[in-house]
Amino acid sequence: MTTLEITGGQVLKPDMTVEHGDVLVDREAGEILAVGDVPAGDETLDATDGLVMPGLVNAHTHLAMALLRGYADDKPLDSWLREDVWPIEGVLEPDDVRAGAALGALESIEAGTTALCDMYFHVPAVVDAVEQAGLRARVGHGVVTVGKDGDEASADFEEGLAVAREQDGAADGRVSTAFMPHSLTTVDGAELDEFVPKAREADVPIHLHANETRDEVTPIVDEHGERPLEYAASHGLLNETDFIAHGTHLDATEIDLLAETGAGVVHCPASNMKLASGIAPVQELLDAGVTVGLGTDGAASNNDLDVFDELRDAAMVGKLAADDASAVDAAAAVGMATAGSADVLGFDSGRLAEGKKADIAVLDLDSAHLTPQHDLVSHLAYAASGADVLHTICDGDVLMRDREVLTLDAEQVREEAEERAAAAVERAR
Ligand SMILES: CSC[C@H]1O[C@@H](n2cnc3c(O)ncnc32)[C@H](O)[C@@H]1O
Ligand SMILES: [Zn+2]
Repeated sequence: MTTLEITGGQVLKPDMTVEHGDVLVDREAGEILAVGDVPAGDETLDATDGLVMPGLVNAHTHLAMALLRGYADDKPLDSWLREDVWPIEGVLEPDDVRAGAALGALESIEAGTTALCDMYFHVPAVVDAVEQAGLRARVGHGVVTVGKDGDEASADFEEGLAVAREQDGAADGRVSTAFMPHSLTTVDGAELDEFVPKAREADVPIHLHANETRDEVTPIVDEHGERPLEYAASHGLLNETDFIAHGTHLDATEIDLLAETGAGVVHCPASNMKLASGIAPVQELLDAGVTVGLGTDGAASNNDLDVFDELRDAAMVGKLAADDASAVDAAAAVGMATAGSADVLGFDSGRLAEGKKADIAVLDLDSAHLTPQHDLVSHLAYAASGADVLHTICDGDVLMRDREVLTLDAEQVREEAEERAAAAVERAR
């Protein structure tokens, strides 16, 4: 066994208290051996003047959309997707997706994110990027049947299932999968009835966008006479391992349904604000006992992949939604970005404790905007950003040391992404 000792810092504990201490990691098992007063490790990572915290978990993103950052802004979801995003995504080749996912992975590591959930297409290319970056991910092929004939629609569902079966366990087990129908308005109900049982047989969770905008809720209520999550449940969705992205427009019945079923919600506050999708009832979800994580969504609707921004936005907009400054407090926001997201994704990470996955970030506290140190959880929620991250560790491996990413060639990743993004824009014209 080779051990890594993260030394000299303060440590964020699962109960959101902070203490001076070290963290000892079993590098081969990729697990935390001890926190606090620990035996000396074989190797050390200096965390002096730092806060050792769980790596952030981005529970809903589309990594490769980093290629589309700044390509189309200032529109609502439906026209943004139909007029801008889907046309250019239609010209993306696997190598484009690989380059975009690598750019997203680089940005994630730089900002202290160690695990994520990705919904996209050309998924093996996403897996390549995640594997090389050294991140942990749950991935899936986003199934869209709207505008497709019966055979094409079935083929897309089959691909979603094949990806979920074939990629599970990739990258030495760091990659797991989910079956991912894109949303309740972009896939056909009859096809869900056929394929959801197959996903259950494959024993993978199901992840979809749901209740993101009012325009998504109204047609389901009008056509089926039930709320979207009731409709989802009637098609076999919302098991305990399933999770929805957004959940912006939820009524009390749907919040109860989520609490009863144990299905999780990934709150995406920045994307919800930028697309003017709405304000999610996050404190109500937490009060009801729903498992809530945080996601950036893609970089084209955010426009970055910094989960620190997300947890700050979650705290801020959560207060507005509840009309209560004590709602979604600092600890709740940090909890959603770490343990909450990990629980939603079914990862045994998000907490610095013995036996947990060694997915860790070290934040540099030696800066004006993090001074004085009255309360480091407050700093995480309201003052810190991804640029403060010094070291990033995933599965016991150091992915970034002293702000240098070790697993990816940052310059090359950025150059290739720049070139491929420009070429894709040309082809889409
Ligand atoms: C078919 S793969 C996933 C698909 O989702 C699109 N997408 C990106 N952001 C959102 C969002 O906020 N709501 C719904 N769909 C979104 C992405 O562009 C891909 O086409
Ligand atoms: Zn999304």
